[in-house]
Amino acid sequence: EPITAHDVRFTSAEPWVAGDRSAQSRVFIKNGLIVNDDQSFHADIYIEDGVIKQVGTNLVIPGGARTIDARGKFVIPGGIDTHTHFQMPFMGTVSADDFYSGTKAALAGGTTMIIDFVIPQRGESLLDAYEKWRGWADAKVCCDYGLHVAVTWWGDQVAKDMESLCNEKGVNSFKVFMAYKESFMLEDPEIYSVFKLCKELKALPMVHAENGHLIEIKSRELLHQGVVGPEGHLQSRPEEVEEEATSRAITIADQAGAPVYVVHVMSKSSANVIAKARREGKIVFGEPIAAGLGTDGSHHYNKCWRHAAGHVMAPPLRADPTTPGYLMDLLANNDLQLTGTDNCTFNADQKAIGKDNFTRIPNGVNGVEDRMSIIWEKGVYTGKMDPCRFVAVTSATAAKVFNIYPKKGRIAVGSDADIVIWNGEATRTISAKTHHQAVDFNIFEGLTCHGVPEYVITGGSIVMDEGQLKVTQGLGRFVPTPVNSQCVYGRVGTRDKIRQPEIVERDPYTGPVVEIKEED
Ligand SMILES: C[C@@H](CNC(N)=O)C(=O)O
Ligand SMILES: [Zn+2]
Ligand SMILES: [Zn+2]
Ligand SMILES: [Zn+2]
Repeated sequence: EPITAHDVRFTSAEPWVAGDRSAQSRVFIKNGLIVNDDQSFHADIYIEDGVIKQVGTNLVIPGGARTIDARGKFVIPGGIDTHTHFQMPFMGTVSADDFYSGTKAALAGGTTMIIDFVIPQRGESLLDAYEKWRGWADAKVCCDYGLHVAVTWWGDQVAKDMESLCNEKGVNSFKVFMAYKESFMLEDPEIYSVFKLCKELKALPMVHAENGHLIEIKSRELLHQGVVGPEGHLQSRPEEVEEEATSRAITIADQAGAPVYVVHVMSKSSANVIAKARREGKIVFGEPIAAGLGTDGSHHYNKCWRHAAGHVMAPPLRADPTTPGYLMDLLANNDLQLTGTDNCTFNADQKAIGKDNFTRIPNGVNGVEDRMSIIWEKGVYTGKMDPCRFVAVTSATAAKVFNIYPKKGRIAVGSDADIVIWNGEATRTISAKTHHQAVDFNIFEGLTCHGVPEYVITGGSIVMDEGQLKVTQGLGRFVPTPVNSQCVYGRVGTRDKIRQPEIVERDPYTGPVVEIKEED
């Protein structure tokens, strides 16, 4: 019987876990419109010990509760950001937002859980890398978090470590890179092996889909032709370099009998490849990110080097200005399923490592604070999706895919009290001058969005109160993500039975056979 998230209790022996949350204050949220991914309804909520204890009307609750009047507001499950890189050692530096500033910014934007990536160096034990990331995160996170693990090299030890990570460390997802040839990239046969093992472990294979060989060749050509600025980054990785790798990854996974999750889907053409594969019945998930939904790649041509370099990430933001709207359309109709941010931020002096050579600009942009407002503004306020779909793509589907639903991603009795009181009509203007992130640049600078959190509750603690943020470092906990997610693996077993290899019984060939000539 697959274990569910409810069964996986995190027993903390680590000294750094924040104090016992069972002393949480009692909270009573009344008069709001509760929005889950499948329905919305008017009801009140009672929270105690970090858990939702009652949902309904005319509730009888104990005294001493803090009451929040959510009249006229949406009451939604806290956002889950499936894709962050806090304090990630990368391209000669370390990303500027760490697990404190990153999770603080997440809460400021209405996200109450992030899933970050353990990225081992080539040859480094995956287990050692996991413990390193745990040590960084547990002491600093202000909200709950999970971990994916990148597979940046392949061998028997890697396979053993992947099994241990699934069985003992609460990991159920592994990312392979088809780009970053110099550091993380695997070749197709290795990718097949990783996907096949993921399938046996009932873990989710994830992929960074770009053709790393073509990127290396095109980059060298461009530099040789004197293109050294950030515009070279975009030209070295055109859409078809992402599209081809997306198609190849889906084929490799399907041949391995495995599902596959394509991270940071940045282009119309790769989104179409995913949509087509899903229509053909393949088990594929597509993750667009705040950056690709909220802005475009024209900024690579900005005359200000810092501005252009501030938009450098991989796969690149696309110059086609219809891309954000197109990705949002596919997200609205479930051709794409859920969203992250790939938040991997670098200050001007860090981006400047590549001031004379675009291949050395650390790749990555912000998003963790603005994802929910961007999707509300560009998705809900445009009439492309309704509030239930908004909850699906910002929270519920992530919880289902990573097998922590309904502990996370739903407002229901027994679920964690990760709740946001959301004002769908209020607006805020995004700026690096006012954001809570540590980075000195914001790719959404000046953008005014409808959709603002007024209260944010994480693990039962009110960390945003009438718009005022008051987070606690170390309050967040590591959330184990169990293997065998129903929405990922629910149909794989049956397919295996149907897809058995065929053997034809036939009489042996008895005719002449030519002499084999040794190669001279
Ligand atoms: C290295 C990491 C973040 N950087 C990026 N996407 O540009 C990733 O590729 O997801
Ligand atoms: Zn990536
Ligand atoms: Zn500038
Ligand atoms: Zn990433």
